[in-house]
Amino acid sequence: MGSQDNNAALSSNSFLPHKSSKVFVAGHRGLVGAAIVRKLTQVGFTNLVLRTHAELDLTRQSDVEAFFVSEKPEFVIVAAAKVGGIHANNTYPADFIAINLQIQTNVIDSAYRNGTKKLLFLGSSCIYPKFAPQPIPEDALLTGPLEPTNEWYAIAKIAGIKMCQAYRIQYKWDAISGMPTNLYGPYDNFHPENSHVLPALMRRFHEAKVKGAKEVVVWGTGSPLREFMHVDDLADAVIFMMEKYSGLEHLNVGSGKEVTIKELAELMKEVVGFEGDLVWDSTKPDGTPRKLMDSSKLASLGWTPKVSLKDGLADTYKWYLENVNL
Ligand SMILES: NC(=O)C1=CN([C@@H]2O[C@H](COP(=O)(O)OP(=O)(O)OC[C@H]3O[C@@H](n4cnc5c(N)ncnc54)[C@H](OP(=O)(O)O)[C@@H]3O)[C@@H](O)[C@H]2O)C=CC1
Ligand SMILES: C[C@H]1O[C@H](OP(=O)(O)OP(=O)(O)OC[C@H]2O[C@@H](n3cnc4c(=O)[nH]c(N)nc43)[C@H](O)[C@@H]2O)[C@@H](O)[C@@H](O)C1=O
Repeated sequence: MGSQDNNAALSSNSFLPHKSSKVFVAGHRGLVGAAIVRKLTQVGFTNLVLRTHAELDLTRQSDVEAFFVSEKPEFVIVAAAKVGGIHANNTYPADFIAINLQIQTNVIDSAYRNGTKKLLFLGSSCIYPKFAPQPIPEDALLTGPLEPTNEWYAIAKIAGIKMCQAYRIQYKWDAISGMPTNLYGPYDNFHPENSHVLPALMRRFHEAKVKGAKEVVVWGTGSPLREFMHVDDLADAVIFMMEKYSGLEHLNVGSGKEVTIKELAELMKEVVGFEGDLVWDSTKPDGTPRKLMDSSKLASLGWTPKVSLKDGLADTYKWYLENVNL
């Protein structure tokens, strides 16, 4: 970022010592937002401001402005977004670009205008070019064409990063961005078509086991590689970044471990206890062949993930059995 890097110009907005500060977690009932609320509560924050989608539609600019004028949160974490897996991204491109641009633009601008001290925006590893070098460093952004199945979502997320950077540069405002890898855990979306691969397979294997089915259909060829991280690790990283990071560049947040979709399916089969066969539906898209992120910048600041994929899957399946499969 060269001469535009204004890190030094920013005063540090220390986060953790101020447990009674007002913190707005946008999207607190989703996979990520719920994990951030759990973590904030666990470390002692007492003044969280939360609104459901029904209470505050973040695509509505005047409602978002009125909320910020009245609540004036000191810290904001943007975990509200239109989110989905490869099928949803491919099927609803207008929703993925429009809703995400609206939510993030409204929240970032209103937060700045109403005195928020620090804001963290969450993007996704899909911002990088389809054939980025692996592991993908932060500076691979905007160096090549995007993966077509999620370019609409990726463009919105890139705009979010750039908006945080622009407000930093022009207003010396402490807006930062984190780019998580593929996440999973409690409160994930288990929709059969619109979810991400991990919750989709958990549900499909579970239902097949219960019905005594002989086979389960898995999309694509099984060869794409994905890096998965438990959402509790992401929540820990979010709080770490709120406390320690104040820079122009977005930071990758990954587990550093990748598996093929075939390996994930085999592991899921074992965790769920399904004993039938896997059948591959190669009419479904594979998406990007590989997207392992280089998260060494965050590691160099002192953060590392803790949850292994095997433990994370077992924990999530336990949650699924207790909460979804009623
Ligand atoms: N899941 C993943 O694998 C990854 C997620 N991320 C990022 O993390 C963030 C959160 O994702 P995740 O938790 O998985 O998504 P979820 O779909 O689980 O949660 C999103 C939340 O945003 C809320 N929301 C959506 N639209 C609106 C709106 N118009 N007004 C108010 N609230 C709204 C949803 O409420 P409701 O359900 O009621 O609409 C929901 O609570 C996103 O920015 C995403 O890009 C990044 C990388 C990977
Ligand atoms: C986080 C990230 O998530 C999305 O990208 P993605 O990583 O391609 O997401 P996915 O989890 O949906 O698929 C991963 C792989 O898994 C295969 N696959 C097998 N069987 C099922 C299946 O049953 N469902 C799904 N969804 N995929 C399946 C699928 O064919 C693909 O090869 C972005 O759109 C964007 O939202 C984003 O940023």
